[in-house]
Order: sequence, then structure tokens, then C-alpha cells
Amino acid sequence: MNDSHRHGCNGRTAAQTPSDPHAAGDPAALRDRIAQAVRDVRATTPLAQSFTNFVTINLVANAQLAAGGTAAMSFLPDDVIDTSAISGADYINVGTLLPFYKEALPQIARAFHQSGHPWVLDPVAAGIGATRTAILTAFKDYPPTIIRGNASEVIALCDMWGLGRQDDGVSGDEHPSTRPAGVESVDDVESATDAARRLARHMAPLSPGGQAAVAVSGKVDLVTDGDRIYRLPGGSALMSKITGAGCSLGGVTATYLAVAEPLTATLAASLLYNRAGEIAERLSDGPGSFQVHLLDALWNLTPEQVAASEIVVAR
Ligand SMILES: Nc1ncnc2c1ncn2[C@@H]1O[C@H](COP(=O)(O)OP(=O)(O)O)[C@@H](O)[C@H]1O
Ligand SMILES: Cc1ncsc1CCOP(=O)(O)O
Ligand SMILES: [Mg+2]
Repeated sequence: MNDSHRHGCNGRTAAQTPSDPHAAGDPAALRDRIAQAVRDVRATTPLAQSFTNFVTINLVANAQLAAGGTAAMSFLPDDVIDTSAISGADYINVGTLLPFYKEALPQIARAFHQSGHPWVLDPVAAGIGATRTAILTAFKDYPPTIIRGNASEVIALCDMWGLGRQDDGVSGDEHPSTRPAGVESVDDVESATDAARRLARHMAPLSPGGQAAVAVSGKVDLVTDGDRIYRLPGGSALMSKITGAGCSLGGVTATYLAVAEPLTATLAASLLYNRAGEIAERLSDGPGSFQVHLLDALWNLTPEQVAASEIVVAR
């Protein structure tokens, strides 16, 4: 874990504010929207297209199908942009890179921006490598609608976008650099609170409908729309013992973004994953059977079970 006393992109101010279960306005309405998103995906089987890494591509597609959506993977800009006309939302994951991605991914992001097409970014391994940094930096002007990453990735992206010194009322004014992580997080979720909020505030005015969300995954997931902070306890430590729990959560988040606004989509996907992880841990005997049971649980959980999950809200 990194040291405390971080400011700018790496701070934990929201943890200092008391949680307020009524701050969300109407928690019952929020739960209704979450249940409806789960229901709508199963009723309408929306396509969420992915441009994702080679390691976990199969799990991403299977998880989207298990949640009730459909999947299509592509890597050519013209193909991705044309298919976005029939895709409810897209998913871009920078886990494995090829040289042509440096041109292709900014071109795709620009096209989505121009057409108002919603998309989810998983900034896997943000901070590592000049090519990845160039791609992720280019996304600042054509940002995703949702970012879903682990704490280290969210902090690194906030640093990369230079959002650590802004007078936006989020918190501290210093901007220490964070060390790059691999695909695993080396920071705790709370230390990414300010970064998540700053990223969401940057993205919202540039996003379709003026709304955006950021999800930081870990032991207790954190979701923000740039204003409120939602903490989602649960899940299973075994989720970090299979490859692709985070990537497939990003893909399923895009599936929900095809039917719901960003905050609801992000909460619904993260809650579905937490509940599915708990069920899979109970039924499994190790990472292999865990992955199988995780997919089954994504399929079998009801909208009501997902929406009844614990959600801790803070300003
Ligand atoms: N220690 C943990 N306890 C419970 N759930 C976890 C834990 N670590 C990760 N998860 C869950 O695993 C999923 C993937 O998150 P994470 O492992 O942080 O992503 P990534 O693979 O991108 O680093 C999320 O649903 C998250 O809630
Ligand atoms: C191992 C690995 N290497 C490049 S991408 C990748 C998958 C990362 O998956 P996740 O972040 O979901 O664990
Ligand atoms: Mg990841």
C-alpha cells in the first residue's frame, strides 16, 4: 500500500466525510434504477462491442453473455466505428497493445465523441510504457463515459490527465507522482477517491448526456459520478486469483451502459460482480471452478438480489 498524506490525484478526503445513507436523494429510486438495468439487459440483450486485451477476451465475452447482453470483439478502427452504430455502448481495454493501437484507439475515441457514443475505458496498467501513456493521454480530450479500473490505474490516469492541481474543490493541491503498477493494484481503493472524483468531473461535460462515472475496484469498490461517493462492500478475494475479473467487469459495465445512465450502469455491474463473487467462492474449490461458478452466478442472480446490495453513500 502507498503512504497516506497524499493529495491531488492520490488522496482520501471522502473517507474523512461521514457516510450519509440519505445523501443520494432517494435511495429507493436508485435501487429501482439498478434493478431495472439488470432487467432491461436481460429483456433486450444489448450489444456492447469490445476492443480488449488478448489475455481475457474470452472471459469478457462470456461475462457479457452471462449478464444477458451480447458481445462482439474488433480491432480495426473502421470496423469498430461502423459497428458502434448498432452497439449500445463500447468497451476499450489497453491491457495488451500492438503498434497500430497508438493511431487506432485515439481515432476510435474521437469518432465516439463526435457521434455521442457512450463507452467504458479499462486503463489496464496505466503508467507503464510510452505507447500506453500516449494512448491514455490522448483520451483526455475524447474521454470515456465510464472508467473502471483498480486504484493504481485510476490514480495514474488522473496524474496523466494533469487533474491533480485543479481548483475544483475536490481536495489537496499537491500532485505527487505515483509509481506505475502492473495489471494488479499496489494502492488501496480509498487512496484513489480524489482521483476518481476528478476524473468523473472532467469527463461529465464531455460525455453524452453530460454524465459520467468512475469505478475503482478492490475489496470495497468505490463508485462516483464526480459528486457522491458510493462504497460497495463484498465480492471475493478469489476474484484477484483469476485473470480477467476486472476486465470482464468492465465489459459488463458497458453492457449495462447500453441500457442505463453511467452511474446506474456502473453500480449495477459492480454490485452484480460482488454478489456473483460471493456465490462463486461458496461453491468453488479454487480459481478454476471459481471462474465457472462466477459465470453461472452472473446468469442466475435476480435484479432484486443485485439491487438489495449494501450501498454506503457519502458526499
Ligand atoms: N480482496 C477482494 N475482496 C473482494 N472482492 C475483490 C477483492 N479484490 C478484487 N475484488 C473484486 O474483483 C473484481 C475485479 O477487481 P480488481 O481485482 O480490483 O480488478 P483488476 O483485476 O482490474 O485489478 C471486482 O468486482 C472487485 O470488487
Ligand atoms: C495479465 C494481463 N496482462 C495484460 S492484460 C492482462 C489481464 C488483466 O486482467 P485483470 O485486470 O482483469 O486482472
Ligand atoms: Mg484490470
